[in-house]
Amino acid sequence: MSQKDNIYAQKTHAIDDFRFDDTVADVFPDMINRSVPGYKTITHSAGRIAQRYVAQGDTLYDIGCSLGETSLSISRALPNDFCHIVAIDNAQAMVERCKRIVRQYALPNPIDVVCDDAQRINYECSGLICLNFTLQFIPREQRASLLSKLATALKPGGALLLSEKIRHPTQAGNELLIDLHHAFKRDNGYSELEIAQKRAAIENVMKTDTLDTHKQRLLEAGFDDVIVWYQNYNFVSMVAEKHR
Ligand SMILES: C[S@@+](CC[C@H](N)C(=O)[O-])C[C@H]1O[C@@H](n2cnc3c(N)ncnc32)[C@H](O)[C@@H]1O
Ligand SMILES: O=C(O)C(=O)C[C@]1(C(=O)O)C=C[C@@H](O)C=C1
Repeated sequence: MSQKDNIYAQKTHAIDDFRFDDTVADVFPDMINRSVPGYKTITHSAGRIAQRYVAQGDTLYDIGCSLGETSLSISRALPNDFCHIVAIDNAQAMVERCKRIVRQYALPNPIDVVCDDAQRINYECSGLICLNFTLQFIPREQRASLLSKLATALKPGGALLLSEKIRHPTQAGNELLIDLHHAFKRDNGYSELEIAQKRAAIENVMKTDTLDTHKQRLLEAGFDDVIVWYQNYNFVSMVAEKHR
């Protein structure tokens, strides 16, 4: 059962950089549902998207799986014994809990939970790879090489599901999206102090790119088409297809 996220409720003088530690992992479902507009729609749709791109016998990857929400959705959306899902996260706190969660269910398709860095995995030939709000935490200078590695691992006809918080290229437009997102957080019970302190905590560790930067980088990495299938304020989800 997820606890309520009140990590930033008390005034703190020196805000530490945000980390996916035990404190965050304990409240993660509550935090992400109250912080990311459309999170449930996106994780649910991951299953629908998998139905389109995954073939029998495929290995799928869920990179930055946290507590496994995306992997669980995909496992349940596909026929029994159809595919094998590898869920990867480099935060021990997430991996421990994710393994426990996955063990609770009799799943139609198995999920292996692995504690490792996205950059260190030898990706096997795959039909679908998910980066659901993970690329934004990977240093900017490493993003292109990871995406090239993933494009190489995907089969022709396969796809990458990439969800990200984005930055709008104009200052006024960006402020509009940020204000709307903060109103969403306020409506979900976060105080001004919580919103401000969380913003300060993620500032140095979560670097957002514009949608154009994402599209350009995906095309340069070897993807053939980038389809934005969902946007809610500054949160976007794309399917990047590999055709050849
Ligand atoms: C916002 S959460 C992702 C949420 C999750 N995909 C979901 O759908 O519920 C970002 C996750 O990425 C993981 N992460 C960040 N950098 C990583 C890396 N280099 N390799 C693997 N996992 C990483 C974090 O530990 C964290 O659990
Ligand atoms: O932008 C914010 O305020 C967020 O809280 C976003 C975000 C994310 O996009 O991953 C950041 C960290 C947490 O994992 C949950 C949500």
